[in-house]
Amino acid sequence: MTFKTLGAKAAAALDKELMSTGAFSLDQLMELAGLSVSQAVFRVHPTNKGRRILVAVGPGNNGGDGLVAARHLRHYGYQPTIYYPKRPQNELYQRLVKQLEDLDVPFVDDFPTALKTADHVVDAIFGFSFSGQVREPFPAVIDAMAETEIPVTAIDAPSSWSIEAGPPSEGVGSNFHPDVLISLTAPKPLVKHFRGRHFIGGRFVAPAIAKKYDFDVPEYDGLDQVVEVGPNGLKL
Ligand SMILES: NC(=O)C1=CN([C@@H]2O[C@H](COP(=O)(O)OP(=O)(O)OC[C@H]3O[C@@H](n4cnc5c(N)ncnc54)[C@H](O)[C@@H]3O)[C@@H](O)[C@H]2O)[C@H](O)CC1
Ligand SMILES: [K+]
Repeated sequence: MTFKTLGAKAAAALDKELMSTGAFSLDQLMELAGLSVSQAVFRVHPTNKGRRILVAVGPGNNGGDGLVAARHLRHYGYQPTIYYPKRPQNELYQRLVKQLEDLDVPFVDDFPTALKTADHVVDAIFGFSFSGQVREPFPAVIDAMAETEIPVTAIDAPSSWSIEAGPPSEGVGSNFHPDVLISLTAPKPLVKHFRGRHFIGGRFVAPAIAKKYDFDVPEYDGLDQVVEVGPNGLKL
C-alpha cells in the first residue's frame, strides 16, 4: 500500500488553507516542518557520523525550513554551516538568520569549497513552488550536490526535480539523486522516481483537512515528528 501523493497545486492550496481556516501562522508551520527535518537528519546521520552539516538555502519557504532545521541541529550538537545566496527582504527570514547568527552558525558564499569539509548536506533550495529551468546561482550548487560522495537530505523535493514528473531528462538535476527525502505533510508525485530513504514529516494536519485533500496522515510514534516510509511512498 502506498501513501497518496499531493501535486504542486494541491500542496500550495493546502498550505493556504492551513494558514486561513486552519488558523496556523507561517512561522508555526515552518518551525514544525524544520523540526521534522532536523529529526530525519538525526535518524540517518547521528552526531557520531560527523557533525558538519552544510545547508543549501533557497529564496522561499523551503529555504526557511532549512534555516529552522539548522537551528535545531545546532542545539543537538551539530555544526551547521549555511549557504544562503538569495535572501528575500522578509522579516520572517531575517529573524531566522538572526537566530542562527546568535548561535555563531557561519554563513558562507562558496558552496563547492564548503562542501569539501562537510559530512552531510541538506538541500533546502526549492520545494513545491519550483518550476522551469534552474536559475543562477543554483545550477552549480545542484551539480555539486549531484556529484558529492557525502549523503544529501532533500526537504520536500530534490531541488530541480519537477514536482509532478521527477528528475529532468537532461541538464541541471538530471543526475541529482539525494540519499534521503523528507516529504512535508504528504509525498509529492515525484516520489515515484525516488529510491533513497524516505520520511514523512509535518505533524500538524487535522484529520478533516487531510480528508478534504485526500491524503493519509501517517501514524507518528510517541514524540516523533517523522515517520520513515518506503522509498516511493510504500508503507513500511
Ligand atoms: N505544507 C507544509 O508542510 C509546509 C511546507 N513549507 C515549505 O514550503 C515549501 C514551498 O515554499 P514556497 O515559498 O511556496 O516555494 P519554494 O521554497 O518551493 O520556492 C519558491 C522560490 O523559488 C524561486 N524559484 C522557483 N522556480 C525557480 C527556478 N526555476 N530557478 C530559480 N528560482 C526559482 C521562486 O521565485 C521563489 O522565490 C514547501 O515545499 C515546504 O518545504 C512551509 O514551511 C510551510 C509548511
Ligand atoms: K529541496
